[in-house]
Amino acid sequence: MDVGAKEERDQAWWGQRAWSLLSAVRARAPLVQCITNLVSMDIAANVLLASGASPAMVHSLREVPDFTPRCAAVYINVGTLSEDWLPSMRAAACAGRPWVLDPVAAAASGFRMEACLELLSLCPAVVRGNASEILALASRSAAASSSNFKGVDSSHGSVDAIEAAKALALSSSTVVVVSGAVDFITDGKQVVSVSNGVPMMQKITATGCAVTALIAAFVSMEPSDAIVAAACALSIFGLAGEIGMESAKGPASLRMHLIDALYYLDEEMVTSRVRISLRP
Ligand SMILES: Nc1ncnc2c1ncn2[C@@H]1O[C@H](COP(=O)(O)OP(=O)(O)OP(=O)(O)O)[C@@H](O)[C@H]1O
Ligand SMILES: Cc1ncsc1CCO
Ligand SMILES: [Mg+2]
Repeated sequence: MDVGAKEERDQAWWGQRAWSLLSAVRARAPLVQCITNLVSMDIAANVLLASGASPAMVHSLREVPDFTPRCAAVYINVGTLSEDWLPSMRAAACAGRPWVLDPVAAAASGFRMEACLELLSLCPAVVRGNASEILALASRSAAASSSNFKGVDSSHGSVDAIEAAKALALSSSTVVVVSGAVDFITDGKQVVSVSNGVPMMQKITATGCAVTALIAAFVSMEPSDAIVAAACALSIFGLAGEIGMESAKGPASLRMHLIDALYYLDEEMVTSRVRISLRP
């Protein structure tokens, strides 16, 4: 992206990009292979379906050679990692499709950290984690070294992980997303911020996993610009949360209303409410 192009990227430009990518997903229904954790399978599949994409939770190593090359994108999430799933993850990551990594609780153990670092070396288009996950990956450290480790939840604000995300993006040649109250997306040089969403989204398990699945669908529509694709997916998901919150009573009904809102988003809602900007 050159400087001239950056200057044209105002709210209206982002709103149009988000709408055109959501419209492309709805029109083309990209097939997204998900090798994801057992907690997230339902919400990730429902979020993909409500966006217009076509989810497939296929994780057998024996199916990867036939199935993965036919997918528009691959989503790999280590949330309930076990030794027998890691070979499928490796194989799917190497199948030549754009793919996205969710390093859930990367610092939980040495095994998980090593798996995340190995997957990171297999060229994901995007890595999306919460602040604690991105800080841990950037410092390549497992739980033993962190006194405030909180498992799959973050014990840091997303802003605390911007520099770590930039370093990780540069060292891994990938786009890194730190999610949180504000989501940050970086390739190591520029940083884009997304301010959609509501705090209650943290109280629904696997919203992070679900938005990473949505990022994979959006990346399949725009593989040459993963920053734009990721920012638009995060903004659309956050906007669905905002609209869902207008009818929700708590986390369980927010989950339902978020999925409904995502399904019914229209051009006016998207172009007027997307909050994406380039961080100076
Ligand atoms: N305080 C907040 N305000 C608004 N949106 C938020 C807030 N916290 C998180 N979100 C949104 O919730 C979604 C999940 O982000 P989060 O950082 O909680 O992921 P996570 O910790 O990986 O979640 P999980 O592990 O449960 O999947 C993102 O879309 C993010 O923008
Ligand atoms: C709760 C939980 N445990 C492993 S994965 C997961 C979903 C949120 O990341
Ligand atoms: Mg997570």
